[in-house]
Amino acid sequence: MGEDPFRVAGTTYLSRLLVGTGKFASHQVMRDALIASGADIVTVALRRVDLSRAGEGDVLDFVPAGMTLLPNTSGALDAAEALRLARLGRAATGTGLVKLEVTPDPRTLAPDPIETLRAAELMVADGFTVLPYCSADPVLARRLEEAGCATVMPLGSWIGSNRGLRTRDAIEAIVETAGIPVVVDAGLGAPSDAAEAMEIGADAVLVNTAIAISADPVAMARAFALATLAGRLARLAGRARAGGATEASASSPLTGFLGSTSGSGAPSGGAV
Ligand SMILES: CC(=O)[C@@H](O)[C@H](O)COP(=O)(O)O
Repeated sequence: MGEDPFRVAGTTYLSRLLVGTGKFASHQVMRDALIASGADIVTVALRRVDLSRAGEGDVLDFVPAGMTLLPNTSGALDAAEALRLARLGRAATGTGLVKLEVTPDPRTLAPDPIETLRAAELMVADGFTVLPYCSADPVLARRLEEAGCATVMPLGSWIGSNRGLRTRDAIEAIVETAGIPVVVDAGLGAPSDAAEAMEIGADAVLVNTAIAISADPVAMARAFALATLAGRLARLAGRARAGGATEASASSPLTGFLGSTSGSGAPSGGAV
């Protein structure tokens, strides 16, 4: 990849694939998948963490050394609860990074935009580096950036739905104006979804369910890593935008094969 660092709040990461830690069959499978993903940033729900760190075998014990822990406030119903969880997490883990999630609607787990913005303002004021999970809304993304967030993390589709990049147009609009990294989070169901998000200009993607519930999470983690990289390379290479053409356009000239324009000597069928 050469020089293509992913920077969040002044820290540089190599991988543009962030990985979640829920839904794995076991902590050991999770650990193996995290390693296979090559991820630098791993998110863990604070609700799952033994904040007293009293017991053995806590999920944090299976996060490979060297990976950056991104505690998340999954399950928080409002800004106050998210802030309370974040403070407990900071005290227990020592990190000021937080993935802000406020999802009061149990059916969709859609992020509450008002409480998310409120929580972001409170957390930034409290010294956190805030990475908010948010609706794919360019106006909200701008407000979160103005509030001092380190990234925005708009959803691709509902958490755990594996429905892919349903918010593509909105993500493109966010990418066009964002001055902070855009991390597409949630719903990416296949490596091709991650590649698509990166091709349209996302700085990174976050994937959990599609890796964790696949038949082979280790292989799927590797597939997502490669797809994320491929999408990034395509973006940097200047992927041509899909046009409105409804007819084919030959990739090679259809006349003049081997210097002939008469048709004799041209390969039958013509190369395109
Ligand atoms: C793990 C996490 O932080 C969530 O935002 C979410 O779980 C990711 O979405 P998927 O599980 O749909 O990949």
